[in-house]
Amino acid sequence: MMLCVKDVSLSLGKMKILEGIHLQAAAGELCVIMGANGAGKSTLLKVIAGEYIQYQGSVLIGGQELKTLPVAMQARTRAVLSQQLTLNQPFTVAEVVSMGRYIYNTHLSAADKEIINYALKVMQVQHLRDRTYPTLSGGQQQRVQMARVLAQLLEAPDLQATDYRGRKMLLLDEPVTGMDIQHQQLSLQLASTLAASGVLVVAVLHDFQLAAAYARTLLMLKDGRVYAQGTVEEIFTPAHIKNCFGVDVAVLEHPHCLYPLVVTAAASGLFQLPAAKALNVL
Ligand SMILES: Nc1ncnc2c1ncn2[C@@H]1O[C@H](COP(=O)(O)OP(=O)(O)OP(=O)(O)O)[C@@H](O)[C@H]1O
Repeated sequence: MMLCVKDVSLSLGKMKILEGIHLQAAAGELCVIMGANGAGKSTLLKVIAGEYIQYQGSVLIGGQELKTLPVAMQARTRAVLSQQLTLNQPFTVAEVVSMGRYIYNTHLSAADKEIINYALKVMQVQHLRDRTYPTLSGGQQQRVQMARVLAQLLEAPDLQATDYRGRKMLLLDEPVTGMDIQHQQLSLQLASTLAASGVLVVAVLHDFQLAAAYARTLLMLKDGRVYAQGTVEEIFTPAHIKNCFGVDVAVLEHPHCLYPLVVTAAASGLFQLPAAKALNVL
């Protein structure tokens, strides 16, 4: 499946939120969208998810214009993890994850239940299955949401048994928010594994280290426009990061891995520590 966003613009109210966006992503590779707060990342993801149909330009999914795809068909081909997901009803964890399967059947089959159990296991929330969702910690809730989208996406209780090429798309908006480092890695490994099985995966991330380690293509947004698109090496430069985030960084070679490390550089005079000032060392 190919995603092809061509010259997409979107206004909400009187505000132009996205302008002239181009993005190409292919099944099999993890595409990561980055950018400062308010740059338009979530809005772009929502356009791709079919939530804003008033966009100008074209969004082709597998060669077909998004607006012309029947909604039921969209739900069967794509799973979305949204950024602000509040669920205050006392659903249990197992019920929340089951929601991922109800788009296929009104009753859960034995196969559906197997997929649900598998998703709970993969995201390591099986022990929480009978807890009510609102009582979980933030990171636990996020893991349950990942399990829900996984349950929606999978066709078998196995991550790699199926070739999803041309049939499935996964959209993740800041999927690791609130997760500890182990579960952040788990979630991105899961996204990569799904991509390797042919799922088209697009994720919004704020974390440079995770993006560097897992992204195959990066799209950097600034003020509703594409600032740059390319590989990690092309996009993660001190100049690009300064232009998009206003922060001085150093891009270092990772001592053991192939991907670069982005670290904040000493902020020249911006955040002088009072003690350092007193000692006159800065
Ligand atoms: N429904 C809406 N109506 C009006 N403006 C909106 C709406 N949704 C988002 N915006 C505005 O569009 C801009 C982009 O928002 P968006 O949520 O896409 O940013 P983002 O890059 O995902 O930011 P963050 O990193 O904070 O999640 C912001 O200025 C926001 O205030």
